[in-house]
Amino acid sequence: EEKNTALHPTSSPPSRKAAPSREKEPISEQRAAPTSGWGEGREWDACAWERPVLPVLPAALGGGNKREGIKARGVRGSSRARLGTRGHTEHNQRWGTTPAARNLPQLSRFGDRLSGVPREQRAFQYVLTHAIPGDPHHILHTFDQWSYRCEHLSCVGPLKGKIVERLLCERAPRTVLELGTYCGYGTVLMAAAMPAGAHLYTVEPNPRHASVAEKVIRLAGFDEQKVELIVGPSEEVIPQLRARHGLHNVDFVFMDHWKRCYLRDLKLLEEHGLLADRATVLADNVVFPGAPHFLQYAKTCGKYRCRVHRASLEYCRAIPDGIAELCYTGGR
Ligand SMILES: C[S@@+](CC[C@H](N)C(=O)[O-])C[C@H]1O[C@@H](n2cnc3c(N)ncnc32)[C@H](O)[C@@H]1O
Repeated sequence: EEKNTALHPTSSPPSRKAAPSREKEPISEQRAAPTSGWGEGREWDACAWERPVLPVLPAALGGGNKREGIKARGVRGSSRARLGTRGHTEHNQRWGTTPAARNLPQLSRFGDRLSGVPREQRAFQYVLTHAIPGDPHHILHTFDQWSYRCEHLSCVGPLKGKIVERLLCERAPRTVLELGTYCGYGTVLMAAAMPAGAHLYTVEPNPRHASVAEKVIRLAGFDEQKVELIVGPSEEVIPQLRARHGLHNVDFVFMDHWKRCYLRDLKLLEEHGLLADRATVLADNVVFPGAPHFLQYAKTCGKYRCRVHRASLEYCRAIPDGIAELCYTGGR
C-alpha cells in the first residue's frame, strides 16, 4: 500500500547518451567530480556517481518493494490510466514501452541486491554528502533532488509539505504525532515548523527505515527533547502513548502510514482520549491511493469538521492527490 512506489520523477532523467565517457572512468574519479553541483543547475551531476553502479537506476528503481504493498507494475498501470493526454505521452516517452519500465519491480530488487544497499539508505548517503547539517530545509531540498532525479521516495514531498507546514504554523501545536516516519522527511519538515518548546512523536515499525530516520532527524539538528522516534506499529504504540511516553493528549496528528490503518488508528486515538479539543488530524494520500472508509467516517461521524486540500502526488505533478484536514470537535 505504499504510495506510488513506481512513479517516475517529473523532470527528465539524465540522458544515457551523455553517460558513456563518465561510465568508463574509474568510480573513484566519478565520485570525486560532482561536488560542485549545487545551485548551478547541475544537481544531477552531483549524484552522477550512482550511474556507473546501476546505469538504469532512475528508470528502474521506483519501487517494487514487496514488503511495502502495491507492486510497481500495479501502480504504474493506475497512474497511466489517470494521466491526461500530455502526461500519458510524456509517460510513454519516458518509460512506457521500454523493457526497463516493464520490469520495474524486478529491476528495483535487482538494484538493491546489486548495490547491496536499500533504497532509503542510498538516499541517506546522498543526503549525508550533499546536505548542510543543521539546516532542515536544505536537508529536505536534498531529499527532493534525490527523489526527482534518482529514485522515488514516498515522503510527503515539497508540494504537500507546504500544506502541512502552513497548517502546522497556523495551529502552533504543543504536541505533534506522526504515524509513518519513513526516512524522516515529514518529521524534519514539521519539527522545523513547530513552535519552540513543542514536542513531536513519530512512529515507525520498520527498523531499517527508523534507523535512517533517526540519523536524518539528528542531522537536521533536532534532539530527543524535540523529536522522539518510537519504533513500533501504530496499533501497539497508540495505546501506550500515555503510560510509556507521557503523552497526555495531542494537538496535531499527521497520518502518513498505510492507508488501510487510518480509520483504525483514528478510532484508537479517540478511544484512548488522546485527541485534544480542536485537535487537527491531517491524513495524506486521501485522493491517491485514497482512504475512502476513513474519509466517510470523518465526514459522517459528527466528531470532525473535514475538508480536503487538493494537491498532486509527491514528486509527480500529473497525479492528483490531497491531504484531508480534520478538526476534532468531539461531537459538539
Ligand atoms: C509514506 S511513508 C511515510 C512518509 C513520511 N511521513 C514522510 O513524509 O517522509 C509510510 C511509512 O509508514 C510506515 N508504516 C507502515 N505501517 C505502519 C504502522 N502500522 N504504524 C506506523 N507506521 C507504519 C511504513 O513503514 C513507512 O515507512
